[in-house]
Amino acid sequence: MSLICLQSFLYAFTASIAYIFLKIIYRLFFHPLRQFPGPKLAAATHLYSAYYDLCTPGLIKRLPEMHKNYGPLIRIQPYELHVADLASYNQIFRVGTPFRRIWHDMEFLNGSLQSKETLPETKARREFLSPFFSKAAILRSEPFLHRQKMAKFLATLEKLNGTVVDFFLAFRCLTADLIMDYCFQSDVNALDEPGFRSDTIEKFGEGTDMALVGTYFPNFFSFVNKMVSLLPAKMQEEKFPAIHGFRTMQNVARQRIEYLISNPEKTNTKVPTMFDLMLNPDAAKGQVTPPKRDMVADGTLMIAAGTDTTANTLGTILFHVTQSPSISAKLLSELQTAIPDRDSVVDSATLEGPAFTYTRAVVKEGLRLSYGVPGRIIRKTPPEGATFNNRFIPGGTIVTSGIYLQNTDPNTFPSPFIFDPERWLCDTETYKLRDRQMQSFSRGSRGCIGINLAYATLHLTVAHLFRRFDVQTEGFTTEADMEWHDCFVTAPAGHIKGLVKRRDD
Ligand code: HEM
Repeated sequence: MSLICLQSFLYAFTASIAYIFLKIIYRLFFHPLRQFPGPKLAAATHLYSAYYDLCTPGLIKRLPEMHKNYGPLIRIQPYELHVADLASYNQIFRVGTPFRRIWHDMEFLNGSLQSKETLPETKARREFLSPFFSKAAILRSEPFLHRQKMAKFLATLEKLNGTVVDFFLAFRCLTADLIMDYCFQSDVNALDEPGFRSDTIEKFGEGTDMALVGTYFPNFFSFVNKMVSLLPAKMQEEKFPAIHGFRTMQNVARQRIEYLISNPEKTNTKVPTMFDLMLNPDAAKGQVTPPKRDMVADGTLMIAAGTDTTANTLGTILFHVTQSPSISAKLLSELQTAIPDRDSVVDSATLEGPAFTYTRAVVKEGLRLSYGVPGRIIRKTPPEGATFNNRFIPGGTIVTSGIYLQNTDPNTFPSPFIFDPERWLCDTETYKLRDRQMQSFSRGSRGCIGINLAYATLHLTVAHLFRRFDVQTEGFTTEADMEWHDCFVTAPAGHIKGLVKRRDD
């Protein structure tokens, strides 16, 4: 019996090896992408990119060198091509692009805007959401919505005067509460937690660490998620903190929707939440209220897409400004002139005026070097195929590009890794050129829908934080802490911390 068992095992083993061997031969010599340049190992197996993504800071950091060796269009996985140049990036991500998004089952976000693969589906959902995220809408609600969160953030910092603050957590408390407040008019009160130590925020933060692992095992991860949701709540919280953190945030959106569905008379169209708009579709425009699951998913998406990205940008800015005496002196001088009374509150419309030119340049440079979503943004070529750099790519091919490469292009941004706000204080033509190259919010039909909220948050935080406080990060945060790895968003190696001193002048 055991001999038969051993024989069956050997047959199965030999068959598996033969299968893998033949698959590799096919990928290298017969696959439609065989002519494209790139490392042979990457063409033969996913293990190549998986190694760089999961065991190093990310394949994305290796791509500049790979493009240098093999050209602007390279094969980086058996079924994936990567393009480096801006023209190709724009071709993929332009308005009305025929390149489809690829979506894998992801329990929290299924049904959300991000899960929409085709352009018509995306357009229909964005029509609901875009007016809510317009600059005018954000300005209208600023005085009584998210500016109150800013006030709370600054008041907590006042209380922490003379202590070392964990700004990694502080910025996440601010951005999570602020986004939830703006989108749902209720939040997790993270800013009320002493020392910005919100359990929900800390747990939520652990979730991003697994983001790239999930891209290699999408179905497995979604399965794990479903299994975890069957466990008792207490066990979920203790053993799977990231999922618990995510669920807590998701519940804020869910509760709001359920409240509005059962109390339709409470719907507020004057200062609406995103759900007020979705529950009151404009029939003349052909709008239909999305299913409840989709609305909850969209609420969760806003938290997931906006919290870390905005907080990372603030972290990058805080680190570079506080580590450079000349940059911090220039910023402070501008802020002291434009806001003579330290306790004054300035709105984000004013922050777009000429008195805050350097402040905006600091924010812009922070956005450039925090990269938003740095890694490969995945799309599929349309059925008729596409041509990049005079090379035809067959229809249905996975083609990716990334923001990290665009934001650090040395031709447009000399010494690209130096934080230099002055590069944005240039003549109009150069500014436009650099602005077109910078892709922090990506572009086109699938670009960031929260860009106006992000800019308002960044301008308000930078102006008031640096006007009111002197933060010393030297001695508390190192360059190594700020090194990041690719977790779909950038995940810094350590927490940015700094000694906070109240400014009295
Ligand atoms: C500094 C802050 C931010 C950066 C750098 C950023 C960056 C990006 C980027 C690069 C994308 C495109 C991703 C892709 O194509 O897969 C994106 C999409 C998105 N962002 Fe942002 N984002 C920021 C803040 C926000 C905020 C505050 C919100 C909302 C509250 C938000 C909501 C979204 C949504 C919903 C999408 C998906 C759009 C779609 O699929 O059509 N983002 N963001």
